[in-house]
Amino acid sequence: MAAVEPRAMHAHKKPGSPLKSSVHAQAFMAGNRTPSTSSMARSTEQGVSNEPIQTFLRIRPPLSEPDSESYIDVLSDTQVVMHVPSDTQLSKSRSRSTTAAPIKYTFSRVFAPLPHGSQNHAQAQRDFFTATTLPLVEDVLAGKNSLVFTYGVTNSGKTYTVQGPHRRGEAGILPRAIDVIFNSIAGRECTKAVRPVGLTGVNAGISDPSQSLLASRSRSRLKANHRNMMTLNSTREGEGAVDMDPTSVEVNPDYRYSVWVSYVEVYNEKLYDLLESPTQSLLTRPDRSENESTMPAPTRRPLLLKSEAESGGKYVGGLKEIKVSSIHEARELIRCGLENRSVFGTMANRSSSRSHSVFTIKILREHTGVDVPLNDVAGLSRKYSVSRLSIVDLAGSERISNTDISSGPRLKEAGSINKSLMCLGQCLETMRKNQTRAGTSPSIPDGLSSSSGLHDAQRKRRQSIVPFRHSKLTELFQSFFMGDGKVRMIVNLNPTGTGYEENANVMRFSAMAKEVGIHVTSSAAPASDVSSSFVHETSVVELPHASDDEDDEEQDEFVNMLLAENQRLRLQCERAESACRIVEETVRSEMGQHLAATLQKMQRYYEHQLQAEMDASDAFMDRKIDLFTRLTQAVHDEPVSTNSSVSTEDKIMIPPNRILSESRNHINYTSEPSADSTAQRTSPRPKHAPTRASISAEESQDAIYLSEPSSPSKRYRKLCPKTAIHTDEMDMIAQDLNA
Ligand SMILES: Nc1ncnc2c1ncn2[C@@H]1O[C@H](COP(=O)(O)OP(=O)(O)OP(=O)(O)O)[C@@H](O)[C@H]1O
Repeated sequence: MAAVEPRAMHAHKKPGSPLKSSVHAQAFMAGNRTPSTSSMARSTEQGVSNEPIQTFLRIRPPLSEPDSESYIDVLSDTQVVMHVPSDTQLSKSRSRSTTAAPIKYTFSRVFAPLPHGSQNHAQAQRDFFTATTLPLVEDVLAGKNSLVFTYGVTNSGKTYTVQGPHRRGEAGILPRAIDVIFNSIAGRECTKAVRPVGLTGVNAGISDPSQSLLASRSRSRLKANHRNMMTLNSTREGEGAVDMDPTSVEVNPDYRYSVWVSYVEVYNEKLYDLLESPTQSLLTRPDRSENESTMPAPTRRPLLLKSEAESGGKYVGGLKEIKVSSIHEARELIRCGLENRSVFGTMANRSSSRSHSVFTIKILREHTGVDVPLNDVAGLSRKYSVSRLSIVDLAGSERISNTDISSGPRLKEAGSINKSLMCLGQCLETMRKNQTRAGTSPSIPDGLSSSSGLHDAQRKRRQSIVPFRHSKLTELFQSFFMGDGKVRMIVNLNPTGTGYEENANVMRFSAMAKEVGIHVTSSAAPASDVSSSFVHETSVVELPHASDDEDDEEQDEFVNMLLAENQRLRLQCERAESACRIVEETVRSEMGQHLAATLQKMQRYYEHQLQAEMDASDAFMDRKIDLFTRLTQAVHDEPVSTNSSVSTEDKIMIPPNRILSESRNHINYTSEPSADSTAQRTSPRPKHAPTRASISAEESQDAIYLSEPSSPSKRYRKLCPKTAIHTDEMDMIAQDLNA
């Protein structure tokens, strides 16, 4: 093939350049730089799908006899229920009513753990790959993009799922994906000097010298390292023989295919090429057998993210993409990358991944039916297309307390891991909220989504900014979340060896991710299907940024600082909240006790009051009765003789206290028998009963005054108001008496 001047078709073109490939033209038509409103408006157009993020749950079997019960029960192929174990801190510190109830989670598919002691791991790995990743392999061969990432606490089986343990037949989804791709394109390899550039572009002509140099160096190094790799595998997992997955899928016979791989690591918020000069990297690293020695070499050059102006997506500038022509080559590259990956033995996992790794397989397709000279840049875009499948092994979302890393670089690593995972969660959460507000959430039934009655302008106003730029990981994922392809999440769980709360967080995260829809548009591509088949279609508003071409490290520092501050404040807030909860509980219980005591006191007080009132009322009645008794006496007895102690005003003073004390004694034998009423008297007057003569005028100030009556009625009327007897009553009584 004659070499022509290497020209990137679009990777370095500015918007508006006449050299845009068709996919970019479509992207511009879709207005995908700020696509939130247009995308929603066009969501009914042909080929647009609102794909929810599919989530798969894989439960790790216990490696030895479990010393605790699993707190996850598998209900069906798609549902699990999570119980709070009785010894969990959570159930002690929080209200049982809200947290102790079992929680049901639904996934696209649940993979139950193998029973303890089962040897069926190879079959389990194969089944897992077939259900989760094989469809994505078919997609990438058909020109579509996909992202699959593992998420879970450390030691939950993420690396096992992605890589597999190098035991025969137990390869993970990544090596299997490579196997299936090569099995499927066998005999249809593209040998043209065309290579992928950026996210979706192609560069015609011979590969640039660094690429070919790299490839040859890599190959020779691969051979040299092969022996070491096998030794490493043997020490780690026993027999390291390479075995292949025999699966192959049907591919379009109109195309020829070439396979390009890249391997990038996100470590401490910096991007490193895992395929770059691995030998040098290994040499510059001190003996890597023990703890600190496994730190990445300080000489490693961090890479920068670049924006592809046409598609709006981001790619790692300067990342090596190596063309591989066999399964063996690809697997060797994976192993080299793994060697370089920063691994450090934490307390929780002996070989814990301390970074996120992204392995990307790019498929460059050449349409054999379209004949275009290599110097026809616009024509090339009809002949060639690029699609990619990214498989991501995330670092564990462990707690710092579980990992014996209270200071130094390990703490920084953990901080970076947590930051990027937290940011991933924030992005998903914001996207979910935006979609819920816009009525385009996959959880909203189709019929309802349009009935929200919101105008585009209103919807746009209510959209929040998705913080993709807050971490390198989310920046890398951004194009997928913006509609570049399908997104699959594998949730790994170790329910016997890991704390309940960590796994509960993972489950909550997955439940939220499941509700995020990716607005993927399958382009109505021309027959040549030269595009990557997806244009960006999303309800995401991008953060404005000054430079599209390269990272603003200074700004990143500032953002990092803000994020660190944010994280610190969140922790403080969490601590304050839990302290508040404890104080609240204490105050509540103290208040309860105090209230109970007060209620008892009040009860006693009111009982006492009631008794006193009853006594007073009795006394009052007694007084009345006594008064009437005396009055009756006064009326019917002989006229009261003048006594020196009685005033000249002819008043009789009856002290109420005396009446009170004596009233009871009088109630039955009211007065001395008189001549007129002898018949009515039934008992003699007691000795101590007062007589009018015996009542002294000085006995009390509160005395009751009775005038010397001229007639009974008048005498009653002179009754002092203090007696509280109504004069009408007195009249009636008087009449009775007269009668
Ligand atoms: N499904 C499984 N079946 C059998 N063994 C498993 C399974 N998943 C994980 N393991 C074993 O559990 C251990 C921990 O797994 P792995 O290293 O993959 O965890 P991880 O989540 O990647 O941890 P980290 O985040 O710290 O890297 C390994 O010994 C692995 O072989």
